[in-house]
Amino acid sequence: MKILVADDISQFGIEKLQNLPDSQVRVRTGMSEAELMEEIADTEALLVRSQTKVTAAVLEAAKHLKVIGRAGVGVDNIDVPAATRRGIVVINAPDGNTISAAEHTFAMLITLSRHIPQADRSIREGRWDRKSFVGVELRGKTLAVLGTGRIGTEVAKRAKVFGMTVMGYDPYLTEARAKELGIIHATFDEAIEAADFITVHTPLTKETRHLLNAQAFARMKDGVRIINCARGGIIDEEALAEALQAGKVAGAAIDVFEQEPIPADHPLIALKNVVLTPHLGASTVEAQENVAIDVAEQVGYLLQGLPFKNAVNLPSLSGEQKAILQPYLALGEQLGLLAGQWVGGAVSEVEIGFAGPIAEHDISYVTRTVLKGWFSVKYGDDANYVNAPFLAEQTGITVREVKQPRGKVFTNLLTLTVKSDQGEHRVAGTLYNGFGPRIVEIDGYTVDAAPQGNMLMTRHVDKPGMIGKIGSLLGDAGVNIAAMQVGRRETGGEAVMVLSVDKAIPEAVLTEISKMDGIVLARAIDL
Ligand SMILES: NC(=O)c1ccc[n+]([C@@H]2O[C@H](COP(=O)([O-])OP(=O)(O)OC[C@H]3O[C@@H](n4cnc5c(N)ncnc54)[C@H](O)[C@@H]3O)[C@@H](O)[C@H]2O)c1
Ligand SMILES: O=C(O)CC[C@@H](O)C(=O)O
Repeated sequence: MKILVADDISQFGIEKLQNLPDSQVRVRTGMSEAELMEEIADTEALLVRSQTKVTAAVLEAAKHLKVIGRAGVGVDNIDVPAATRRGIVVINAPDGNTISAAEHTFAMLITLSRHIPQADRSIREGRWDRKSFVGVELRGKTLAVLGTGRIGTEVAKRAKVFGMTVMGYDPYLTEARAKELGIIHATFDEAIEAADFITVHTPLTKETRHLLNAQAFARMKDGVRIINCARGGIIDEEALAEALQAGKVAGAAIDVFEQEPIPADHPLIALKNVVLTPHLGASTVEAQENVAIDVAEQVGYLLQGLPFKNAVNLPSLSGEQKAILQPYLALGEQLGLLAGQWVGGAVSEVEIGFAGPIAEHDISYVTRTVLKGWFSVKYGDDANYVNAPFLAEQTGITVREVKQPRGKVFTNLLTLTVKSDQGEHRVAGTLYNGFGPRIVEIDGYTVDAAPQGNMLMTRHVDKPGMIGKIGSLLGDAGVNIAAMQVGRRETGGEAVMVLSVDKAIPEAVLTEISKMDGIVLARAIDL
């Protein structure tokens, strides 16, 4: 297993990677895009912090890459959509640097209120100036926290201890949660208009880019102070520089920038009422150990085929959800794999049905496993849970999920209906208590077959001699039949047969079966 560490990551994380079975860990930091493209060609796992840019071109060169581990929260240095298209899992370490980032924000808040760096500088320049650095107390002031996730919440808790009134704005903040935190649940306008200090703690997204811009600054109180320890770009830096120059904003403390490292002629550098740090929010011994260990652990689990968490391009399931859904994930993949081998022609639509109590759960992961099974028939290992929805989109297949609260015959039933230019096919499966997954329906015919190993599936005219002749052909080829299921609606009509066989059916034998009089469809299935 080739693992490349491209940024400065704590030795604790690197050791975890080195201790993985068969791992070869290379540490090479500070690479240009071209160097990274060369270095990554044979790599299965890449670990980065925020410095390395994992672009679409880098990913194009990464022919064997399975996972990108980000030792930290923000994944904006990684082209996640491009990784998803290529089936590469992106894992981050969301919790390990929360406290450090919150403490850095708080350090910035205090620094801003008491001019500490400016006063320090004046002493070093030989002055004893006590007049220029009169500060303001935090007690009794209002702090607007924009984004009350992990870090925003920790900042709010600390501000409360300092006697501040905290207003929180976040689309996911509920009234109850605000009450629990002792903060005011505010709209964006209410928060920015009332605040003496404003701190942003959102990710950088389309919605949050330039969240604080010239219009927002105009609505703020005169003398407001601004902090950004989240992501460069959430604040419009040009507009901030103008508001600082105009005296509208009394001070700003900024850790993160639209362009990092910031250019020497950046407008904020020349301003006295600004405190700048070079993206240090997560730079503590503790945070770096935490995130490196967390991400190395999850990347290690993934590489070993074990359950992992914190994938940003896969839906997350709680432990409880996982326990309930696990058998359906396996069944879904088997149904997809079976249908992928059974159905021919150009497919335009796939409908995945969930009937029974299972429909009440988040079944989007099951849908992914069905699609992964389906696409792995065509794309082999290049199809996975990460890129399966993208492959559907790319191949023009409409995917629909249909839920019914109650199953008619089975407590829980999973169905897969596929429409192609050759007609419609439907397979269905369920879980029998103690017997595991079963295929219970093929194209409207009831069967009861274990979905495993090599199988022969046929649709044929229900007439004497069919089954015997197929059995003889298989027998002559040395293929033993382990189990047989036949489903039919009426005598002499059409029937479906599912044979479990002990080895793969030779191509020539399958061709001969397909040509038999009365055979409508015959397929060798490998699950
Ligand atoms: N400076 C650093 O070194 C450093 C360290 C750690 C994290 N960070 C950054 O801090 C930010 C917050 O990290 P976190 O761990 O608290 O993330 P989080 O996901 O726990 O919280 C982000 C919050 O922002 C909210 N949000 C999203 N869009 C919003 C919008 N349009 N308006 C208001 N709220 C919105 C979300 O609902 C969420 O509650 C991220 O950008 C992360 O990359 C920076
Ligand atoms: O790697 C770093 O030090 C920055 C991390 C931080 O920006 C994050 O989003 O977790």
